[in-house]
Order: sequence, then structure tokens, then C-alpha cells
Amino acid sequence: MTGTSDTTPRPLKITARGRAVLADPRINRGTAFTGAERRALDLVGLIPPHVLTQDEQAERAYAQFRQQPDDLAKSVNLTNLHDRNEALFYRLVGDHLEEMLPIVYTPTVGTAIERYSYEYRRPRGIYLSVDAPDDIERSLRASGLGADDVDLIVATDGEGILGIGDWGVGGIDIAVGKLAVYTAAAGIDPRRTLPVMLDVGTNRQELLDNPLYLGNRHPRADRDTYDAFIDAYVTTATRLFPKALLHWEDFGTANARRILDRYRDRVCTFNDDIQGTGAVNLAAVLSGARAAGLPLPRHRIVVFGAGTAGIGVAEQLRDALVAEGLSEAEATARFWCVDRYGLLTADQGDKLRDFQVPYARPADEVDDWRRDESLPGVPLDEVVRRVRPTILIGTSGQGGAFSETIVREMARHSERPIILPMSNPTALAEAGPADLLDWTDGKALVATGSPFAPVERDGTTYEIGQANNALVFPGLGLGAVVARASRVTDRMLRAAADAVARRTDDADAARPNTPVLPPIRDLRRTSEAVAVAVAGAAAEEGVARAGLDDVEAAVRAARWEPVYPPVDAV
Ligand SMILES: NC(=O)C1=CN([C@@H]2O[C@H](COP(=O)(O)OP(=O)(O)OC[C@H]3O[C@@H](n4cnc5c(N)ncnc54)[C@H](O)[C@@H]3O)[C@@H](O)[C@H]2O)C=CC1
Ligand SMILES: CC(=O)C(=O)O
Ligand SMILES: [Mg+2]
Repeated sequence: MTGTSDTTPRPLKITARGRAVLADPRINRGTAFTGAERRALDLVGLIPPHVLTQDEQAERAYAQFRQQPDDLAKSVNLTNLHDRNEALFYRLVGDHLEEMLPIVYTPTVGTAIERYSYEYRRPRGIYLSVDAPDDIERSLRASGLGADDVDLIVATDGEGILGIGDWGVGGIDIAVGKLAVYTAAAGIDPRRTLPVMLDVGTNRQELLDNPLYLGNRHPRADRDTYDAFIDAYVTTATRLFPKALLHWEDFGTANARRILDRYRDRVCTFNDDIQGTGAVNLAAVLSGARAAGLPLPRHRIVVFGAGTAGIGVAEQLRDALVAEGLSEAEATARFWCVDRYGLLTADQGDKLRDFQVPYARPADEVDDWRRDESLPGVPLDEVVRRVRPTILIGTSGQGGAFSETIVREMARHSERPIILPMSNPTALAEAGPADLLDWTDGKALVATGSPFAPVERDGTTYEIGQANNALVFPGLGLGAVVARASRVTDRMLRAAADAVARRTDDADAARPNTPVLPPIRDLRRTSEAVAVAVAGAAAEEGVARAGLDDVEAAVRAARWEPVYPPVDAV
């Protein structure tokens, strides 16, 4: 993001005066207030006299960032800037996206969430409590935003943060982090967004025992109480902010599914872990299949970790196979999903969760397969040996699960194995890219959920694509907002996946290091392409409420830029 825009920004109306201006990050620009602005806003004497440009401020802020001793300190540093001067924060993150995304987002956001009650400085977002559902409306109204003012709300209940589990109220930082990516990548106007913490308690004893813990100090609410609370949130949020897209992030598996199933046909909503992850995975697989020279229907797909993300990934791949002409049964038969009890098989009874059932293999198919009685079921290595997969996807949160033996076995039967360890944060990746390339003699087509440095091998540099829903949700959100979509449909998700995959169309598939995903440094352009595709799909499908003559122009015009608009002191 550069500090420039092709259109002159509209003046910003400011009613606050004096210290109240400096205390509000949405209007504060600190030392960049000009002499005239300082006089108009009663700031004379409250700021050192010399006026800096935003460029100069950004230079200083970057130097301060670089001085921080570690990633958590960098995260705190950026949070402080975010709390002081929002435009400068986005200017900085946009200018250094590759360097700062791992700080505001995965992996460091995971550490910030674990440390939330220790590192807490200021609140950000809206905290709703299951113990006070009657306060939902009052709390959402306390944002100061009216019916036309909200485009997007990211909500979490903190139960399934990345792969690190239940972190209670600290989960608010994943909503804040996702919104930062929405703005830095797609130019969603940050003043028209809300992070929401749905605090239903926590089952992490360490938090309940911690005197500094800032969330509700009781176990998670029972299902009826939980569902009533979620319903009160959806009903109130959509009544107060009828234009808002409701994004769900990092819920526990059962709740994530139930919520999506309940609301997806009623309101404009999507679950990032199920649908955003499914779309980015599909993009990587489409590009990978092209590079491997094997049409999608001929692939054999093993998904390791059949939870929220894993089954979301399988669902979109299955739809893509159906679109290629396979019947639903034929498409489903291309999958072998492995979870904590081993390969999903139809005889697993109540160990199978309802959303896993369609992917369970017939029990007699695996009669003579080796079982691991400690699971008890067919383990991943046996599945790989028997199935000879061409695609191996990791959404298990089990760091190192793709062992050398497993990967070498896969590579024995596949010219270009597609291996996507998607688990976050970094330590939970099922394998690292350097190992994957070593074990496959450089043949593997790899992308990972968290960022990894490029790998040097035999004089070739392999850039590692980030198979992270961050390639999808910012553009999906912007497209939905521009179209004023009434729903997020499967077709919009497919359009997003295709748009991401097209960003690697000109890559030379014959090269060993051909990318399967566009790099993060191009995230702004990728997000724009996704937004255009999504808004177009919404219009074609009849769920767009905005008239869109020129989708590309509408998307470009909708982008918020982190500039300082002229001040109108009212
Ligand atoms: N790259 C991306 O864009 C995304 C990555 N993820 C990552 O995927 C991972 C899983 O996230 P969710 O699906 O939300 O969690 P989840 O808890 O719904 O799913 C994890 C699944 O792994 C299974 N599992 C646990 N231990 C296992 C073992 N030893 N062997 C096989 N399976 C095992 C669990 O039973 C569960 O079904 C996390 O690390 C998360 O960061 C999630 C969403 C997006
Ligand atoms: C990326 C993401 O949404 C996750 O790891 O949960
Ligand atoms: Mg997530």
C-alpha cells in the first residue's frame, strides 16, 4: 500500500477537539497535523511544533518496529501504533506486507492471543458476554456506528484459535488480525468494520486459574445457552447493521458447522475456516494439478485432520470434481480422510462426526489394511502406502505429522506430489517445505498455511506459497461489500478460488519450483482480482443488491487508502 490514491479523498469531518482528537486513532494523525489543522482542532501546544509528512512518520515508525527485540514485541509495537493512528498503522503494514503479515497475523497473532491478558493495553472491538445477552444491543450501539456504517463484522468465540485451541477472550485478537488483513490486503474501510468477541467462557483451566485473565471466568456455556446467545447476536447485529457481512472465525468444530448451516441461507455470512480455507486449498490444488500435468479427476486425495478446515477443504474439492463431470459418489470416492482415530471408515460409529460421515470409506475396503490399535484405526502411513495419493493435505494441527517415511512413500508413486501442510501456527505445520523438497528430491509442489522462507536447492530457489485463507477472505469480503451481496454462495467461493488460481496461470508448469499460489507480496492485486470475481459471481447469481455496470471500477473505487484526507473541523 502506498500512501497515494487515484481519487482525491473526501474531507474528514471531525467534531472532537484537543486531546480527544489525539486519543482517537481513527482521526489522529499526530505530528502530521498541519498548522491550520492544529488551530482548527485546538491542538496547538499539544504536539511538538515541527510538522512531519506521513512518509516521514512511516519511516520513523518502521525504525521503531525494527528495533523491537522479538516478534511479540513487534506485535505490541504495531498494536500500539494501531491504537494511536490507524492510517499510519495501515500505511506501514501495507508498505511492508510480507514482513508484517506474520506479526499481525499467523504465526505471531497466536502468541499474542496466548499472552492477551498479560500484554493487554487497550480494548479493541466489542466484547459480548453470554452472561448478559440483554447487553448485546447496547454494546453494539456503543461502537457509535449506525445502520449504514458497518460493512463487515468478524466474530469469534475463541474456542478453536488457529491450531492452538481454546484461548477464551484473547481470541479477540484473531478477529482484530483478520480485519487488519482485510484492510491491508483488500482496502476494506477499517472504520466500517467491527471485531466481536463472543465470550461464552473458556474450558482452559490455566486461564480460569489466572488472576489476570480478562474474560468470563467459567466453563463454556452449555449448548442451549450458547445457541440462544449466538442467535441473539445474529439477530441484533443484522438488525442494527443490515449491510454487514458476518464473518465467523476460529469456532470449535461442532459450533462452526452448526452456525454456518443455520445462517448461511438467511443472512450474508461465511465461515472463514470452512469456506475460505476450502477456496484457497482449491486454488492451490487447481494450480498444482496443472503443474503436475494430471487432470483433477485423476487425483487421489488424502486429507489429514478431518475437522472444520479439513472437511471444508474436502467439500470444495468435491464440488470441483463434480463440476468436472464426476457424479457426487465418484467425486467423494477420490478422498481418504484421516482423523484422530485413523482413516474415517463407516464402522466407526459415534466416533464419526455427522459432517465426516459422507467421507467415511466402506469398512470392507480396509479389511486387510494395517491398523494401529492405539488409535484404533488405519494410520496415515498405511493410508498413504495403500492409496498412493497424489495430493496430501494437512489440517490437523499436528506438527511434524508428515514424516520422512510417509512423504518418501508418497513420492515413490507420484511424479509431482502436491503436499499442503496447512496447519497454523508455524510450529504446527505437518512438515516444513525444506524437508518436503529434500524427501521428494525437489519434486513436491508445496504450499504451507504459515509463512516459510524460500528454500534453496541445487541452485534453484523455491518460493513457498502460503496456502492460507488470507488469499481469499479479503477479496471475498470486498467483493461481497461492493456487490452488497445478500448471501455468500458456493459460486462466489468458487469464483474466488478460480481467481486465485489464475494468478499463477503464466507460471511455467515444467519448472521444478513453479508456484501453486501467488506470493503474499502480490496480495493486494490478488485480493482485487478475487473481489472482482466474487462481485461478478454475486451479480450473475442474483444475490447482488448493488447495480454493477463496471465491476472492476466499482472494486477499485471501494478501496480505502491510508491517506490523511483534508480535515473539516465541524
Ligand atoms: N491455512 C489455512 O488457511 C487454515 C489452516 N487451518 C489450520 O488447520 C488446523 C485445524 O484447524 P481446524 O480445522 O479449525 O481445527 P479442528 O479442531 O476443527 O480440526 C482438527 C482436526 O484434526 C483432528 N486431529 C487431532 N489430532 C489428530 C491426529 N493426531 N491425527 C489426525 N487427526 C487429528 C481433530 O480430531 C480434528 O478433527 C489448525 O492448525 C489451523 O490453524 C485452519 C483454517 C485455515
Ligand atoms: C488461517 C486460519 O484461519 C486458521 O489457521 O485458523
Ligand atoms: Mg481460522
